Amino acid sequence: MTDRSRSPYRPGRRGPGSGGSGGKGGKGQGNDPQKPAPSASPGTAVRRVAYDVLRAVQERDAYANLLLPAKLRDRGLTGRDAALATELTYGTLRRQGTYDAVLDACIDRSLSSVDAEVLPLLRLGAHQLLGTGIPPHAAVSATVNVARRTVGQHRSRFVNAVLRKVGARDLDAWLEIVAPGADDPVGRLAVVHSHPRWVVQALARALGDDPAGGLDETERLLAAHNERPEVTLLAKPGRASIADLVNAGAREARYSPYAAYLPEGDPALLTEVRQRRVAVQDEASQLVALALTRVQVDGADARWLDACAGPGGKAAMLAGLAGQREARLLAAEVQPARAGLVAQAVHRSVRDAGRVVVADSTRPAWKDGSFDRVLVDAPCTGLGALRRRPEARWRRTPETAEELRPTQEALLQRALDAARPGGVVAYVTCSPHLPETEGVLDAVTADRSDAEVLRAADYLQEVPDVAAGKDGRYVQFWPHRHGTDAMFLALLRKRA
Ligand SMILES: C[S@@+](CC[C@H](N)C(=O)[O-])C[C@H]1O[C@@H](n2cnc3c(N)ncnc32)[C@H](O)[C@@H]1O
Repeated sequence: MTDRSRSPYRPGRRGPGSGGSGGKGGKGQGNDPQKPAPSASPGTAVRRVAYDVLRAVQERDAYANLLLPAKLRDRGLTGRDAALATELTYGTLRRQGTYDAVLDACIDRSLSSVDAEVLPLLRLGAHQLLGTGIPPHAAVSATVNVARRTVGQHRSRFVNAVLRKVGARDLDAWLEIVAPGADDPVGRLAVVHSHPRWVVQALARALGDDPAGGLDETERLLAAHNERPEVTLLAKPGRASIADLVNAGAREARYSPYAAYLPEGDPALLTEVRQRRVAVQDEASQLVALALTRVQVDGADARWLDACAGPGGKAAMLAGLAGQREARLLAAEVQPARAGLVAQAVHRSVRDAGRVVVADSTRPAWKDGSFDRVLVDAPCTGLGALRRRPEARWRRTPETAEELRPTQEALLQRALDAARPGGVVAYVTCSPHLPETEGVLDAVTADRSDAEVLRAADYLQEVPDVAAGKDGRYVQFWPHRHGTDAMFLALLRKRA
């Protein structure tokens, strides 16, 4: 991908900054790779947290959104320091593809041969230099200080040398050098907007964007993935109101009558969240669950099933809505620990309408035809939530989608079996990737004369521009159009 011949800096270990003192921090601050030195400055401590999280994400598939808050607590970082550590961590993960292309042009060997513990330091430094307003000398010296403490004096010199090369140009100038040209539009978007090439291709296909036409909409989507999303709150039906959310500092959401956006602050600190009357949940996740409850069913409407409930975001909403209609929700989840989270999420729902079972919904314990409404929120690649889980784009592969496909199809088949004649099934993914959305629907409905596909957008008329697929029969949310995750929804009626 990188055109090495166009790089202004050819290898040479003795390029600008090589062999330097390692920045302003000077020498002799210790080489212990485990312990942060007690005298670490706030700037170094902030970067050390970011580095530790980046390394854990890379080496043991840790989740940044779970590990970072724990590290901030452990190191006693709050306020502006915590905000900076968060920005550095997420920013580096989001822009990793771009920074890797730049770094590749700055070193005289393949980036993949750089030591695993050194690479996150280079990326972290590149982010400060190219993606923030941090003055270059501060970015380099603080990162080299962390390098001394974690990977030792010798390798910190390498970090210093590479970062000085990176800092010699701004991002636009680097992109002119390292991004492919107009003859490779997919490759160009992959480098400029930091996504794996296959993800760019998959998203362009899902959008129906034509590579020959410039991939304009794909580019807007990729750019949206690199923006920090606002926190969206759910007022659990019957347990909290939008007024409660507004009083807590949030502002009413565009589409969902249960949602509000929290512009700043830690949602975990809100009283309503601690009382579990309010939860953090993307607006599109709320709307796809709401759409299922809006379909008219003739006859009984008393038994609802959430076949893939963990960790319980949609179950909490459905249990509240079920309770308000004197219906009951059975929330099934195959992983016991996640079923425990579902139990917490539905606890004290209206009329105590939610029940949780640990169950494999591809081999259900319930009888066919038992439910009036069924939700299948299938395990998927999560390519629709890249704003919130920036590392996911580097973990998923086309094979991940293929591996999930049999489970997705089996879950939808069994959901159709579980619905009673006249009942309704919602198939949902937090991914717009066609093999796990329309591909699953095509495969399952081809063999099922008892399944009628409904026009899902008819049940979400307040949301513009969501109809997708053949004849616009499905719903596809998009971050750049709706400010939500890219949730997919299909609604199917079980024929009587
Ligand atoms: C996309 S998540 C569901 C998110 C959830 N509906 C929410 O809104 O919080 C998919 C869930 O399905 C669960 N799962 C995967 N295979 C399953 C199966 N065969 N039976 C039941 N649950 C399954 C996963 O463990 C995971 O918790």
